[in-house]
Amino acid sequence: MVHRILIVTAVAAEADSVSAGLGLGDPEPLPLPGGLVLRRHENRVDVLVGGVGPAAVAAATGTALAYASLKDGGYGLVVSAGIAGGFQPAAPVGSVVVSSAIVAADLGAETPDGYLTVEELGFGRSAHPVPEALTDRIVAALAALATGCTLAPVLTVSTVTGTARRAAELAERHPTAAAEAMEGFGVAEAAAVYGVPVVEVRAVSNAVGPRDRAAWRIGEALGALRHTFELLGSTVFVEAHA
Ligand SMILES: O=C(O)c1cccc(C(=O)CC[C@H]2O[C@@H](n3cnc4c(=O)[nH]cnc43)[C@H](O)[C@@H]2O)c1
Repeated sequence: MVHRILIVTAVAAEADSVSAGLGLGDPEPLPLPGGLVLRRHENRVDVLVGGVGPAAVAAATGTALAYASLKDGGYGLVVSAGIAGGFQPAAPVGSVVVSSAIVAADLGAETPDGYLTVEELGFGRSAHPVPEALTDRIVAALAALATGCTLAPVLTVSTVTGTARRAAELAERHPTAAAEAMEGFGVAEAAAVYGVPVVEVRAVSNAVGPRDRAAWRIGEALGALRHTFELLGSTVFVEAHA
């Protein structure tokens, strides 16, 4: 039984870092509906550029999962990967965050008395758990990272935080969160439909707070992402595929 792994990023630069880190050589391109292309590495790990934001990436992840379940055996693990904003001081720029939970931070309703989650509104869910046995193995494998690795909830937002006020609001509602990005919850929703475990792995390119795009350290974060998948490719992913 093959337990292939699906890794989903937002943009091609992130997928390039992940693919390079895996060290499995040049992938075979596998076209999917909608112009999506799976990068298949040694029939073990597929990397997919799924688009920016939870909706685009949920559609792309769902397409890959549907294809695999109908055509070639499905996946044993789905990973949402890329760069992210880090809440300070928990996740400094250049460090890596592994999700203990994947949380939709703006899926709810504002009221004069504060924010209500979809659970409080009586429909849907705003968080996906991540199996502890999986995060334990990932954190152990990433102990070799010089920049460190934090295990904490990762928020999914549709709008990148750009003010100190919004950062403080999110930190108050999610005091243990270490990072925000824009895709994790969408990937997790699609994985849940197929009953496949999911985890989010992010390298921090910028601090969550007042917008300063010039200060984003994208190259540094992509380097950390590459090193992260180098470490996972030779440990956790080998075990997961066995
Ligand atoms: O311009 C480039 O070279 C470049 C290379 C790789 C990635 C990018 C992106 O802009 C990726 C967008 C992606 O990054 C996540 N992200 C990063 N920082 C934050 C943040 O502070 N808040 C929310 N999301 C963030 C997000 O998942 C985007 O999809 C550019």
